[in-house]
Amino acid sequence: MAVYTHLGAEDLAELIAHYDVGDLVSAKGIAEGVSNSNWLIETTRSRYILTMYERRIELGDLPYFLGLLDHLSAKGCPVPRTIHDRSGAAFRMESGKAVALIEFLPGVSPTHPTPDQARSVGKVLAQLHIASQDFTLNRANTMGFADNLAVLEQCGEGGLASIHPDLPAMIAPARAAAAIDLADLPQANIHADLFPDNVLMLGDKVTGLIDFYFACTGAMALDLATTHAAWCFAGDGGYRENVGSALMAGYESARQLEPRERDLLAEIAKGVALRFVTSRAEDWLDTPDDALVTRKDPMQFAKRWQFYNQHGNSVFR
Ligand SMILES: Nc1ncnc2c1ncn2[C@@H]1O[C@H](COP(=O)(O)OP(=O)(O)O)[C@@H](O)[C@H]1O
Ligand SMILES: N[C@@H](CCOP(=O)(O)O)C(=O)O
Repeated sequence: MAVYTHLGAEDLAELIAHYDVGDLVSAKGIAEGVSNSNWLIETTRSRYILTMYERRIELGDLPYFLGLLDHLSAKGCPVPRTIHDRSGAAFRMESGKAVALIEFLPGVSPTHPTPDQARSVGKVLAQLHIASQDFTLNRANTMGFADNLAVLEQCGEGGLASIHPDLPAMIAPARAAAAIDLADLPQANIHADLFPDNVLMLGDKVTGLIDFYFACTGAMALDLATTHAAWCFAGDGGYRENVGSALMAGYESARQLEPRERDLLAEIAKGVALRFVTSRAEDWLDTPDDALVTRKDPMQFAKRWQFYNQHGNSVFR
C-alpha cells in the first residue's frame, strides 16, 4: 500500500482485542500497494494483515469482497480467509473507516516473472474461475469502458498532459474505440486486478492471491486478458512472448477457453489497457503528497494498448 491513515499503538491494541487472535505483539505499516492502508500484525498467536479501506471501496461491497475470500479459501484456492471478530462481523469501523483482519499468507510477489511462474498463475486463475462460479453474491464491474471514459473526462486534457505530454494523443484512439459487450461471454466472480504484486509465490508455487478489491462478477476472459497485460511485459515495455504463452497454457490446463472468448482476447486486452491508464491517471492526479505510496505510470498501459492494437489476436495463438 500505502499508509494513508495513522493508527497509534493503543488504537491497534484496542482494535485487535475485538478478535480472538491473541494479544498484539507488533504492527508495521506496509509500503506496497496503492489503494488501502495495510499493516502486518503479529500477535501472540499468529500473523495477520489488517486493512483499512481508503479509496474506491464502497462499504456495501465489503460483504462481497470478504465473502468471496472465504468462499474461495473454503474451496482450496490459495486465498486468505477473513478473520471475523468476536461478534462474527467480517469488518468493523475504526476512526470512521472500515477495517478487516485477514489471514497472512507466505510468499513474495515476483518482480520479473518466469514462464514457469506465469504457467502456475494461469492455472490458479482458471481454478479460481471454476471455484467462484457458485458464489452466491454478485458485484458489477465499476471499471468498465463507460466508467473509464467518464474518469478520463474528469482528469481533463491538461491533467493527462501534466502526467506526460504524449499521453492525451496516445490514448485518443483508445477513447474513441467502441466498447465491446462482454455480457454474453462465460461469467464468474473474477479478481480483475491480478498483477504480480497481487500474487504471492514460493518458487513456482502460488501461495496467495490477494487484494480482491476490484473483484466483480464478469467475463472470465476479462480476467485472463488483465492478467496477460499485467504479467507479460518487461520493464522496458517489450512483450515477453515466452511468459505470455506459458500463462495461456497454464490457464487452459485447467479451463479450456471457448472459441468466442479466444477471438475477443486482443480487443478485451485493449479495454484492459485503457482501464489501467485510467485508474493510474486518476491516482496520479489524486494522491496526497504526504502519502507513503509509489505512483504507478499510466504510460506503461498506453503503450500496451498500442501493442495489442498492432498485434491483435496473434498474441494469444
Ligand atoms: N494476506 C496477505 N498475506 C501476506 N501479505 C499480504 C496479504 N495481504 C496483503 N499483503 C501484503 O500487503 C501488501 C499490500 O496489499 P494489497 O492488498 O495489495 O494493498 P492495496 O489494496 O493497497 O494494493 C502486499 O503487497 C503484500 O505484501
Ligand atoms: N494493479 C493496479 C493498481 C491497483 O492497486 P493495488 O495496489 O490495489 O493492486 C495497477 O497496477 O495499476
